[in-house]
Amino acid sequence: MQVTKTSLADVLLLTPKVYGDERGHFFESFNQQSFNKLISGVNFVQDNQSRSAKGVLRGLHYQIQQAQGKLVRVLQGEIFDVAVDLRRSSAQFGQWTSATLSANNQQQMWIPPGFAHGFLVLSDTADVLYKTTDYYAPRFERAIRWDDSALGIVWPNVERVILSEKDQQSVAFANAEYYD
Ligand SMILES: Cc1cn([C@H]2C[C@H](O)[C@@H](COP(=O)(O)OP(=O)(O)O[C@H]3O[C@@H](C)C(=O)[C@@H](O)[C@H]3O)O2)c(=O)[nH]c1=O
Repeated sequence: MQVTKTSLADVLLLTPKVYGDERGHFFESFNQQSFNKLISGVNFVQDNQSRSAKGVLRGLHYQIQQAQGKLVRVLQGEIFDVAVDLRRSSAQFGQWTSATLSANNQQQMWIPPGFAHGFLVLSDTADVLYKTTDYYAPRFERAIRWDDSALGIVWPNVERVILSEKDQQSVAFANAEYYD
């Protein structure tokens, strides 16, 4: 597994070693031992999978309690994946980073607890799978506006951005709840 740093110190891009042969390919999409050598003390408890059409933007989501670390990958298609540091104590508070994750590049983004997460679908459809370090807790769910100019996230151009009703009600970064 190759580990690449991103512009946020605690967000990592992981590229598994892919073994190709005449049958197709094989790779370990997750290995707890290798992962814990990289990031100790992390235990994943839930796997989430979503399918979305081109232009769907899910985010920017986080849980203010039961904060979830997320290991994100794409089974089919391509997404622009984004993490925003919401830890007030962090030197990078309010900063964002991104990576294009796809079924072709097999890259995974590790986003620790304390960050908001969102993605935009660039392919006709995308199946996204992510492991989380804590359970879903709807009462602690929060969402920040994806296009808040205070964050200044540079999203790729798509014809039309499609948001859930919930994400249409999301709040500005300035009015959001943060982590300590
Ligand atoms: C997130 C989640 C949703 N649900 C349900 C609630 C709802 O009826 C339906 C769809 O939920 P949402 O609209 O919140 O799904 P979605 O907008 O895909 O939410 C997800 O977005 C990405 C970016 C994340 O990082 C995730 O943590 C999560 O917030 O699924 C669960 O049962 N368990 C879960 O863990």
